[in-house]
Amino acid sequence: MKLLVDAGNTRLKWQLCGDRNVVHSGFVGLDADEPFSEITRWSGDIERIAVSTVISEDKRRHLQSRLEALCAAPIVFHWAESRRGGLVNAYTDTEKMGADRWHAMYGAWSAGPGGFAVIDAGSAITVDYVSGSGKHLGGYILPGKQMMLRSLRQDAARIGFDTRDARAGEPGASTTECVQHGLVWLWESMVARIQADCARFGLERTIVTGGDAEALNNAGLSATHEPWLVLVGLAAIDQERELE
Ligand SMILES: Nc1ncnc2c1ncn2[C@@H]1O[C@H](COP(=O)(O)OP(=O)(O)O)[C@@H](O)[C@H]1O
Ligand SMILES: CC(C)(COP(=O)(O)O)[C@@H](O)C(=O)NCCC(=O)O
Ligand SMILES: [K+]
Repeated sequence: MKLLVDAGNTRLKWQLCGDRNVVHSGFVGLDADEPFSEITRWSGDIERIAVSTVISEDKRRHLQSRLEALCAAPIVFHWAESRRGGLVNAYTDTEKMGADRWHAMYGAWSAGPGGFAVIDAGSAITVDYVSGSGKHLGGYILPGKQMMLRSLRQDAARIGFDTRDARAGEPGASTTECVQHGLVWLWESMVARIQADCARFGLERTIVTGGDAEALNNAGLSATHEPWLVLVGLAAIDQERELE
């Protein structure tokens, strides 16, 4: 079996894959003591480990040591690339691009024809646009939901609010409503801009992934929700690299 790992700044997402299908999957907090405790029962069957990560080098080394403790299988880290299979990265310095963005784009590119927007609502929110010919038009990086709420709590003395999730972007009449509706209001504005950009660039598909994907869809994005998109792209690339 192959173990696929997507290590973002908040959570580790993993899948154990047989020849044709995903056998087990899960996610765990990035800083969990034993992030792979759920997987140890299958460690003897793991023949290869492929990783997509955006975490710090210290955390990457710790992740590698946790994987080495799990099993003896080779561990391959995959990073953003300048091109693959007709997909061409807009970045000239691809080393600076988060691996998750490239793998999510490749997952969407491999899924079918037509230009697309891919949104990853994670610790940060990333938006990337790819034309029907596979040209990455570029993208955006914005603070994620918890980052925005945390900055309000930490950097403003008199803002105390509940963590209740709002679904409306109506004007708020309390601190909690102003904060929670403000988040939805911002997302509704972002959604409207993404939809206008898709019309402008002729992008037929919109795909969303990440822990806040459903919340973004509730704010009107109405995109195809692919929770494992990064790992779909990582799996395809790792398989191609194995055969190279
Ligand atoms: N069980 C969960 N644990 C942590 N964050 C979660 C969870 N469920 C949803 N989220 C939301 O998902 C976001 C993190 O998404 P995720 O895709 O895991 O991030 P990353 O890829 O950056 O690690 C957080 O901002 C949070 O709002
Ligand atoms: C923007 C990101 C932090 C998103 O990662 P995540 O929210 O999944 O932790 C990650 O893609 C990243 O570290 N990018 C590097 C900068 C860039 O892509 O230009
Ligand atoms: K991510």
